[in-house]
Amino acid sequence: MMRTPSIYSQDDPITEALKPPPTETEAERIARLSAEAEAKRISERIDEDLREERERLRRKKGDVKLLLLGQAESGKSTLQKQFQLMYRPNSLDEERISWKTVIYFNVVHSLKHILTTLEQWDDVLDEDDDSVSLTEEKARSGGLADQPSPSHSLHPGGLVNGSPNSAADAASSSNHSHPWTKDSGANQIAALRRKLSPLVSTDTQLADRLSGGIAVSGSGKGSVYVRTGWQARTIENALGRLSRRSYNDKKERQSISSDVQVVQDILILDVARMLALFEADIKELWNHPTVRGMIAKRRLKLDEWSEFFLKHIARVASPDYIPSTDDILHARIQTMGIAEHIFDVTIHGKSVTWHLFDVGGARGQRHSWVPYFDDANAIIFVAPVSAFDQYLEEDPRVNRIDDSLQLFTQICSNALLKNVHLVLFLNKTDLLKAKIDKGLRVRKYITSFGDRANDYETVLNYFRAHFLQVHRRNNENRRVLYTHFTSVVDTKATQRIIGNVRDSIFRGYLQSAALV
Ligand SMILES: Nc1nc2c(ncn2[C@@H]2O[C@H](COP(=O)(O)OP(=O)(O)OP(=O)(O)O)[C@@H](O)[C@H]2O)c(=O)[nH]1
Ligand SMILES: [Mg+2]
Repeated sequence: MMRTPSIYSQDDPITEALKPPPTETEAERIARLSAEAEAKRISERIDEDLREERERLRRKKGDVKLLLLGQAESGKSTLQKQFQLMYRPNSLDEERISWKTVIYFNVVHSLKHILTTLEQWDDVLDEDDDSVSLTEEKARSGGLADQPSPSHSLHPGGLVNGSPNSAADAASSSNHSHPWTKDSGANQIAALRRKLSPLVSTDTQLADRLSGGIAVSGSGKGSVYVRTGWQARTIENALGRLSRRSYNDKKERQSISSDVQVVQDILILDVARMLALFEADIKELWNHPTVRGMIAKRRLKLDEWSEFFLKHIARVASPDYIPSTDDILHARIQTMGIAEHIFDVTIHGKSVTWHLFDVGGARGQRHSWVPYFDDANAIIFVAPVSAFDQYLEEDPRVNRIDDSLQLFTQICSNALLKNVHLVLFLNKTDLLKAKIDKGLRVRKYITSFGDRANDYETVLNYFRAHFLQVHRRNNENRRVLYTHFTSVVDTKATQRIIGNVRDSIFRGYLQSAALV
């Protein structure tokens, strides 16, 4: 959603930031204008695609309608990208540049999160770094990342019953004979904080660029929600502001060549410049013993995408960075409402149009799913099994596995969905394995896990058993549940599974077609 130009007064900081530098040379000006023209061309092409898609929406009969459901951060949009890669690979190429904004935002936001958390702990830490004097109350009101919650067994099956204790966690994993004194460490962090502050302060502008200025309440991590079509709008948001300034001159426009590949958005150029400039500092912060220690003690919890991009910062910070497909699969942006994606899927020489509905999974978004239930043919329910030590952003008292089970219960028992082909993805198995390998104990978070062996296979099968039980208890129609262990960032494995799901949906589709 673009704002009207009038909102941008002369002293608007964004307008100010987007102004070309007064020292811009003629060559730079031509390059900028040509880039703007390219941006406009891409934006128009994406618009055209959207128009075509809307057109095709009207011819729905006989199409397959597949819903991707599951809690926030479960991997629905990532799975959608895998469908897109498989059935419309070019469309992902066209979006590639807009993902750069998302990835920059992911990096900047992660840095901000690290620095804020360090600051909060600094305020509450004892002299002795290893003794934790925080009460849970204080930790939570301090807004620390992903604080564990008191124990609640919310699911009727009573899976989740444990109260994790980050302080105990912390104490058990502390192992420090620091080669630096606390003071010098603090000074280093303070210096890094100062240096990185201009970069970190672009957080809000990047968020605004992605959302078009829409703030959604309840996005506690300060993450950004986007609606369908955001890729085009991200470019427009940059371009719209630029064009009011420079597209008025016809002569300039005519001199623009159209072969510039990269959209040169000044905010993005600015962030890119700072990332390149501060690459070493970002690495220093990321590898700093204080940060390492806080992560080991689980005082600082980073999301998987934060870790991914900070690990790859050398590549991301390079001046000519273009997101790889793997980067796009790891990028994180919350879905708002329902995003529809259309693919032509061919099987046995017959082409069928598939409509994939990628929904927003946060609690505040779930009400918008229902209108899509009555003519859905299939559902892929995505449940992240790595989330056993995490709590809902929307309600920090609720364990995320518990929430998934509750949600799955609602889906299995919903009357509108009783004939829908049902597929379950137990997702993020790679992260589950990493957590188990790191020594995280499931029992600490889920007491009903009891004395079972804390190994990957046992844990995975334990979670699967709970989902199967939910299905069995809510299965009057005796429908089949197709279950897959997945890591949807793994392209090869996921595409094989998608092929599998496609075949099973088609079998159901052909059967029901035969009945007509
Ligand atoms: N390592 C790993 N990361 C994953 C996996 N699945 C998803 N992710 C990451 O988890 C984050 C969240 O995934 P999304 O696909 O955006 O989640 P979503 O279900 O669409 O979330 P909402 O739109 O908020 O409902 C992204 O950064 C993904 O890259 C997985 O199997 N393994
Ligand atoms: Mg999503």
